[in-house]
Amino acid sequence: MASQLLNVPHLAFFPKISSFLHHSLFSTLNPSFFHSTYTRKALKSSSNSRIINLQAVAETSSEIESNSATNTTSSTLRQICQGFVPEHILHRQASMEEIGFISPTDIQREALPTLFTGRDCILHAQTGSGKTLTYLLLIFSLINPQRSSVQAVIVVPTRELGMQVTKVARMLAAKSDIDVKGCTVMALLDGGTLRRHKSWLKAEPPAILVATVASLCHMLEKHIFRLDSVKVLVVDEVDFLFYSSKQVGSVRKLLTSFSSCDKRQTVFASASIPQHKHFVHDCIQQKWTKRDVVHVHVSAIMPMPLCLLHRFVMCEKTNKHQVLLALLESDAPESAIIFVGEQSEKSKKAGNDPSTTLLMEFLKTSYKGSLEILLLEGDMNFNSRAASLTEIRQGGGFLLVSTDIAARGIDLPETTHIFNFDLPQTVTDYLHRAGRAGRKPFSDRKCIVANLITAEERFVLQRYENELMFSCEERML
Ligand SMILES: Nc1ncnc2c1ncn2[C@@H]1O[C@H](COP(=O)(O)OP(=O)(O)OP(=O)(O)O)[C@@H](O)[C@H]1O
Repeated sequence: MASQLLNVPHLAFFPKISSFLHHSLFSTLNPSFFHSTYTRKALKSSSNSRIINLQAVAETSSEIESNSATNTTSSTLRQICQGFVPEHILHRQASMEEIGFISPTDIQREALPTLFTGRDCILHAQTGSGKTLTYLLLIFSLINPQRSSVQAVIVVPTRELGMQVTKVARMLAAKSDIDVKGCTVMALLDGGTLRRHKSWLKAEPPAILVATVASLCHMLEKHIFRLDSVKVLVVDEVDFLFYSSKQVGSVRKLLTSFSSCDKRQTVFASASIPQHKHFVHDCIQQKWTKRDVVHVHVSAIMPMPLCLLHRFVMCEKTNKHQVLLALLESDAPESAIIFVGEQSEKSKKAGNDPSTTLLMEFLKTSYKGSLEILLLEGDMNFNSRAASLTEIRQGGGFLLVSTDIAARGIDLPETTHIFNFDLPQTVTDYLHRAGRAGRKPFSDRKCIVANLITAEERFVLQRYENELMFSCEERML
C-alpha cells in the first residue's frame, strides 16, 4: 500500500516549503511530481535533505486509503459506534439521528473502527468530510463522566474554530441524559478571560478541553493543570499549526514535553497534509505519535470535493469591485464568503486602508441584494469577530468578507458561493478557502468557487488546477 501511495498523482499537491518539509525522498516519486513548481523550489532549497527509510516507516505505521467509490459497507454511524460510544450518546433522549448524523461519512467509516482499537491516527480527508465528529466520537468513547479531570484535549489554530468545535462537543454532551457536569466542555481560547479559566480548571476540571495552543501552553507552564489524566489529544488543522512559525514550537512541546505519546492516544486531522509520508515519518521519529500510527487517507486521489464547480473571471485590478457586484447579482448566492488578501506591512505603513475596508464600504453602498454584509478579519477585536460569526449562525443569508482567518475549519453549511476576490497565496490556501462551501456530506447540491483574476494571475490559478486536479472554467460577464 505504501508503494502504491507513492505513485498516485495527489502527491503533486505540494504547497510552499515549510519547516517540517526538510527531508527529501523525491527520487522515489512519480515523474509527474516534478512538474510541480513548488516541488522544484523545494528541491533547490532542501540543502539539508536526506533520504528517509520509507521501508522502516511502512513496517510500523500503516495506511488506510479509501476512495468513495470503493466503499461497500452500509452500516449506520450508530452501528459503527455501538459498544464503544456510550449508550447515552447514541440511544437515549435525543439521539445522533435527531442531530442529523445517520450514515457515516467516508472518514467516519474508515477511521472509527481503528480509533476504537486505541491506535493513533492521522485523519486526512477532504474539507467538510466530518473529521470533527470522528474525533469527538472517539473522545466520548473514552471519557469517564464520573471522573473530575481533563481527559481529552483538542488543540485548534484559531479562536473561531475553537468556538465551533466546543459547540459541537457541547451539543453531543448535552444530548446525553447523564449528569451534564460530568461531560463539561471548556473552551480555553486566545482572547478569553484566562483568570476565570484558571480557577475553573483547578476547582472543577472539565472532561474535555478545547484550546488554542498559546492559551493551553500558558496554563501548563504556570502549572495550573497537567496532562497526566489526558487519554486523547487531538490536534486539528495539524499542518497549519506546524507551518505557523508562531505556534510550531508550542505544539512540539505539547506533544513531547508536556505529555508523552505512550500515555495518550494521539489524533491529527486536516484536509491537507503535504508530503504525508514525511509527516508520518516525523510523527514516529519525533515521538509525536506511537510507532504504529495509522494514516487514514480518504479520497486520496481527489483532494477537493466534487460538488465544487470552479470558475474564473478575467478582469483588471481596477474594476474588481464592479465585477464582484455583477457576479453577486447574476449568481444570487444564498450565502457567500468573499476572501480578500491580507494587507501588506508596506501598505499598512503607508497608511492605506485595507482591501477589506474598501470592499465593505463598496458593498454597503452598491449591493442591493438581501444578504447581510459582515466582516471577519484578524485585526478586529475578539468580541467583534465573535459577533460576526454569531450573527451568521443565527440564520438568514450572509455575505461574509474575510481574510484567510475564515479559511480553516469554519463550518457554515449554508455557504453556496466562495469568491476569491484576491487569489490565495498557496495551493493549500486555495483548497481550504474553496472547502468553506459544499459542506453538506450527503447533498448533491453544487457550489461555486469564483476567482477574480488578472491576466497575469491565470498561470497561478492553472498551477492550482494541476496540483489539486480540478478544472476552472472561464466565466464571461
Ligand atoms: N455523518 C454525518 N452525517 C451528516 N452530516 C455530517 C456527518 N458528519 C459530519 N456532518 C456535518 O458535515 C459538516 C462538515 O463537518 P466537519 O466540520 O467535521 O468537516 P471537516 O472534515 O472537519 O472539514 P474541514 O477540513 O474543512 O475542517 C458539518 O456541518 C457536520 O455537522
